[in-house]
Amino acid sequence: MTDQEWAFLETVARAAFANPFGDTRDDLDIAIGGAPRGSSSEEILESVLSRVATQVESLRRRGLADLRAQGGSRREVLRRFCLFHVFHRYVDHFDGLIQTQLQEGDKPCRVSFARQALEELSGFGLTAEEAERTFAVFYQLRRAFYFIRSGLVGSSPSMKVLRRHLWDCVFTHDVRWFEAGLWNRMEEFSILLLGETGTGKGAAAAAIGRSGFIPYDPARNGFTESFTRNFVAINLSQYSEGVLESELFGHKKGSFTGAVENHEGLFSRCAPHGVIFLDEIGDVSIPVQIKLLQVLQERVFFPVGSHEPRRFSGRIVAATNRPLDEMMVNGKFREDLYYRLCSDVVTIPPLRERLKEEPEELEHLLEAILRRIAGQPVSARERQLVQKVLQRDLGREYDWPGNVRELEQAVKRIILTGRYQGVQREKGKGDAMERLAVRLRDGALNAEEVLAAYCGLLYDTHGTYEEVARRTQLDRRTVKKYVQMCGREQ
Ligand SMILES: Nc1ncnc2c1ncn2[C@@H]1O[C@H](COP(=O)(O)OP(=O)(O)OP(=O)(O)O)[C@@H](O)[C@H]1O
Repeated sequence: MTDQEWAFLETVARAAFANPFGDTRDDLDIAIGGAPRGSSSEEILESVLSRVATQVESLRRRGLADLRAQGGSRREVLRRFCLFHVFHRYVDHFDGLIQTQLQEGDKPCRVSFARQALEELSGFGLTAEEAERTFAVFYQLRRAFYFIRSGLVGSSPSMKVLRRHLWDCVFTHDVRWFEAGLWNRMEEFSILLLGETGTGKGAAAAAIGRSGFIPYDPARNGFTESFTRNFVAINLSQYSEGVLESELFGHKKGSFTGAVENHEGLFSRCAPHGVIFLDEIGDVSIPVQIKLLQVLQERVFFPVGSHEPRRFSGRIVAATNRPLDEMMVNGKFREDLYYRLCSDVVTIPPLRERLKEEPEELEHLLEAILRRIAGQPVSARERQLVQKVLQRDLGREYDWPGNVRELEQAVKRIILTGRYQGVQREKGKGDAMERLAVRLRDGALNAEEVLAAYCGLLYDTHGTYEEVARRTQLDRRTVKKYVQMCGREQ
């Protein structure tokens, strides 16, 4: 093989598992395919695949496409090069499988193209076991790409960073770790999602949950689980403490009045490589926090009324819009649980920040929301109609306190009534006042935070720093600092 050929193989090998939401992959694709800058993404990919296929053919003709003949780092480069080629040959098949599985639900589908793909992998010299694991990783790669891209729409820089980050939550930042054995151990890595209400924490959790590793089972000619079963979610703030324990851990018949049957909790229902999404983790009591900590530490739990330990081997993703750092200081959230939950912390940006970074983000979101409502793509004209109403009724400065969830409701309201006035200011003010009252009552604020919250409320009412400064007898710069501290200022 010439040096030039080898360099080509190395570049393709680097692209094979590069984060598809990162810039490196784009640069590598240009380098591999030689498409001129400015080409569409389809053109770039087409040129990449065609050059790689030509190179594979040439290696095959010369008997050089056999991994068994190579060792060490050369084998690794050749392996990744071959995997890149086979993966892309089956991308459309995997996309079809994802759609079919979405329709079929929890029963795993048969995979008609599996045998053929496995034979191709074995043809490059992979053992049967390696081929099956690789095939399962291919499926995982495609699911992660599909669910992260379709679940978290947006072209702003912070959304791009978020998608890249979520990919790393599934495959680690360096896929060599993943391939070296973590593919089977990702349940050790809990993720904590932070962000305001309606920003997409649930969507991010679902993307991670549906992208877990699912082994391939040759006897069944399919994967061992449906990815729809691999993600179970619970909103912890919805249940009273007693009911919550049953929901999470299950209960034994007769363990309390009303427990007329054995009940399987969420932790028992979670598939072996599945993900449990604990939404509103900041709202649970200390006793439940202690039980969750036990599951995370020891991987066992006990149904209510039972002394028989049950094993949990899934992954935990938790989310909250509450200030956990403050809650830990005040003894409302256990530090040991926090550190067990945050192998990584992912912060989801609020919609107003995203729109400030890139106003066109609104178009992309509207398109996605309208498509979801209509069940099919909608024309640009319909999107523009909605956009015009938003512009007319809210202007550009509206701060979307309910984030993407509010935007979804706004679109529905506009479809029904032709208008959307936004969450009324007065209601917002009432909520802020109530929140402040609760935190004052709990003794949860230090002196500076009290001042900041008070300045924020005055700013909401009077709208200028000067007026807040006059009323509080603080200087304008201090007022501005406090107003910004409590996140009011644009
Ligand atoms: N970037 C996005 N692209 C497309 N849809 C989104 C995006 N972000 C959120 N959504 C949609 O907005 C709605 C609200 O999102 P989600 O429930 O994930 O928010 P959340 O942060 O979990 O809210 P809460 O804290 O109130 O539970 C969902 O229907 C979700 O699919």
